[in-house]
Amino acid sequence: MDAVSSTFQAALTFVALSGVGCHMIFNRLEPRSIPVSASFIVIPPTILSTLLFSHCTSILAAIGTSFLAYLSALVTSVVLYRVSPLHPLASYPGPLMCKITKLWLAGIAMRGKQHVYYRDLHRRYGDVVRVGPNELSFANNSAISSMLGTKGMPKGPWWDGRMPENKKVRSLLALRDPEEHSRRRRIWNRAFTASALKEYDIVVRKRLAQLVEILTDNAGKSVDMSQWMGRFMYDVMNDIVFGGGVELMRDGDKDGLYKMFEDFLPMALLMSHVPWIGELSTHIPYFASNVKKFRTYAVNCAIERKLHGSPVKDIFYHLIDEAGLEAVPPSLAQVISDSAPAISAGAETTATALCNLFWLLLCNPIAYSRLQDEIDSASVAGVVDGETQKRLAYLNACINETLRLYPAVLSGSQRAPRIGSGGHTIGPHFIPEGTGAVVHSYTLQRDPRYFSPSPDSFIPERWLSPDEQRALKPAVFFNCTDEIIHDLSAFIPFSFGPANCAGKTLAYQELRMVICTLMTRFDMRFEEGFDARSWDDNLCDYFITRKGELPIVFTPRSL
Ligand code: HEM
Repeated sequence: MDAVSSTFQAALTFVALSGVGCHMIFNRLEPRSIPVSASFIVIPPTILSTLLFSHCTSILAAIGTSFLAYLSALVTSVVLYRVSPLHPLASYPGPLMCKITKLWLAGIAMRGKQHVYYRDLHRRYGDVVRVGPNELSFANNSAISSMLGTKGMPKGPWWDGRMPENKKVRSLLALRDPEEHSRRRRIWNRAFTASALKEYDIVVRKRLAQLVEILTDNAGKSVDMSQWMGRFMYDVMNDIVFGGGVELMRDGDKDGLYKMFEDFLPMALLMSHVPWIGELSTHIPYFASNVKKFRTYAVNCAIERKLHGSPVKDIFYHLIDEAGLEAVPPSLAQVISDSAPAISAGAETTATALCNLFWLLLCNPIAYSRLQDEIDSASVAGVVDGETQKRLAYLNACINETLRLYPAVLSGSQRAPRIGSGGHTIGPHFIPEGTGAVVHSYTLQRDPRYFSPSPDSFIPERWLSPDEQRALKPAVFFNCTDEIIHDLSAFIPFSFGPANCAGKTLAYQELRMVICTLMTRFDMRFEEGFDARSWDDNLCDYFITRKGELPIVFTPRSL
């Protein structure tokens, strides 16, 4: 080898080693800021290319060669480290591609079927699976309390990417600091006291009357329940959160609001899985424009509401502390940060649960007629009052069975050890700092260890007491030789612990009211020729579930 080529090789090796050095620095400091990360990637190979000038035909060729050597070494070093025994999650099983890059799971998630992918991974690898380079999924009930409970972990880096624009003031959903979260959650909880729920009850009844009128006008025709439930819940949540302002049922989606929201879901999920993409979106004007538009819309609603007030005590009333109960009232910026999540957390989740429930009932005629009988026998002049609804065992069983099979947040909400905590322990498993973790509700709630027999089947009767079960004809689980298991510790559709769903009571109240009203007023059937299996095929897990069409024919019943 001549002297020239050996100095060239030495220079190239130096550039490549700098790439490995860059990985080490990244690994230690984990810079999240795009400008800092970009400078680590761009500045060293640009400067080091000067070492190659004399060996290349042009400056451009030297820069290109330097970048190639630097980035190849950087990527190789990252990949080797992630699959090596040196990685802190090396002992956890999982697919090779998941260990190498989060982009793999993000790609699967964008296609909408991450819940099924996680379930298959758990079937293959067991209760704890490494689903990303620095991410674990758990599918056993013993992980719930230690991950999500009061001594559990705060929210994970997922939320940094999902809501990157709210760096200083974060929405409750995305708050990773547990002290700040519990302070804000205390205010949120005031929006769901018994007296607050009574106010919302009036709103829901009014909107339901409007929905009934629309369905009556369309009697005998096929209507897409998925669209109508979405519009209905959207109007309801706008009324409940901001005291009104949106009329999707009356005017249709003329401003493309609902479409904007639906389109925003896959991009928001990508940004959650790969937080630097979320961070990047804040620097690129047209990137993730649906996400930005939807948030801008919600921010405007909050500002309007603040300026003009509301005739009812809506959620905003409690969040902005119009009653003056807080020594230091929440800032407008804080309340604004909660506006978009308040609508999306409440509207789409409940609409999805309702659609899933009616789909499951229509696929299971015995369950449908049992529920119909129960509601009919409780109704007085076509109305079942709220207190009676709470006591209807079969109604509540149908709701819970739906939420068991299809929790509206199919893949759970991420947690991570607190920064500086040194890590967290879940049973025999150590979760190092910097690791995200979920309890995968979709897998957990269909596990035969917790719900048996037939964990994948819609059997509302499993929620009834043994006496209630025996009284049914045909009896359920009669002559069943399998052990009957109904372990509520594995039922977490509203999550668990101090950051569980703040709107759980409201959600149950809305679900009961809508089901009772629609079932007293209408008979329902699928549109002729509808392939019922397509509903499940079209459900997409974008953290919030996105649904396909649900064509149903409503026929008014005589009261
Ligand atoms: C069937 C309906 C619903 C389901 C299945 C559901 C489920 C969930 C889940 C799984 C979470 C994540 C909790 C976590 O991070 O561990 C959540 C959070 C939340 N939900 Fe719901 N939700 C529903 C309806 C509602 C409604 C009607 C509201 C009313 C505004 C609401 C408000 C919230 C809020 C504010 C949070 C954030 C809680 C926190 O971080 O402290 N949800 N929900």
